[in-house]
Amino acid sequence: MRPAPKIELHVHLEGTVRPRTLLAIARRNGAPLPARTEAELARHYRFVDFAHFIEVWIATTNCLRGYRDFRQVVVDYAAEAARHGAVYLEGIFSPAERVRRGVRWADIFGGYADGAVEAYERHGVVVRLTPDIDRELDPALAQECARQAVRYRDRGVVGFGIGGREAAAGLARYARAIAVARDGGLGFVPHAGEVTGVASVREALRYDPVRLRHGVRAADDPGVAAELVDRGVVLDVCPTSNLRTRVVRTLDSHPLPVLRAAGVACSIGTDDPAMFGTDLSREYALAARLGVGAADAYAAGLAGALCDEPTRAHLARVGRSAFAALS
Ligand SMILES: O=c1[nH]cnc2c1ncn2[C@@H]1O[C@H](CO)[C@@H](O)[C@H]1O
Repeated sequence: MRPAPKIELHVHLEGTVRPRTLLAIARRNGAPLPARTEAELARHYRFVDFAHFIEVWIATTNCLRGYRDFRQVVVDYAAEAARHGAVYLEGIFSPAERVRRGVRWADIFGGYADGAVEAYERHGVVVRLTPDIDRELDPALAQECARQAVRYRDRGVVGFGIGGREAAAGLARYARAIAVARDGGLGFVPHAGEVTGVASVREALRYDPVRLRHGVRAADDPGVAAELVDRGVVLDVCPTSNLRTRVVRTLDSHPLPVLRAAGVACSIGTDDPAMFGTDLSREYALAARLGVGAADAYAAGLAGALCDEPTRAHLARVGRSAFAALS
């Protein structure tokens, strides 16, 4: 049976690289990895908490260094996601992490942008890009990242985000970077309400986001959840990620059913599938157990996607023909 069509809006491209490929890329770049075998990497990917996860994320994704790596990563993930039914995805990447270590902006943005084109040609998945800054980044570098993102707008960059340790810094420090991206026509898609409380969601809402990455802590405050609904802000929810970084203790206590009952639109993503040992079908199955079925997730993905209108019209047709509920 063909899998139902899926829209994935929350996936870090660096976190999609399966262990065998990551080891091969590290080897060809002569880059150090904190593990030498697939089994060692798997052990490395057992996270004690969110801070530990970010530490490992930085240490392992550093082996991606060249144009060829970035291009390959997008194409490989599109191939994988297509097998799970993906028709559209927005890939996150964190360029400043690499630039600080000497990689050129043009290699990073150019590699991902060319990869997105190749991904569509070879695997039929429409790929758009949403670069992310880290909450601990130097604000001047964050602004440069926003300028670069805007430059690549005609090559698939549609949004701009911020991630990393949520407790580290407020968004005010990055207000200028956010303004540069917005003035350049990019949608703002920050991580918020993942690790710290609902105050993080309230803060993000002051910066007019199109979506929030995670945002699940909004479930703790009915007023905030209602505001998300009123303003049409979509959440990009990643159930396995929340369990693996231990920001949610058990699947049964996951906030998704509360958010759904409040009417919040929730798209479903894998976040960092290779690091969390998951894939798109698995996340959709978990979401269905939590009350968000494939049609719901597709509708939320469509509502939150940052694509142009012809692409949205195409995705809407795909949705209507697959899900009676959407017609
Ligand atoms: O689940 C996540 N939450 C927050 N940040 C994440 C997540 N997955 C990957 N990153 C990435 O970690 C980097 C940290 O330096 C950030 O740039 C962010 O994009």
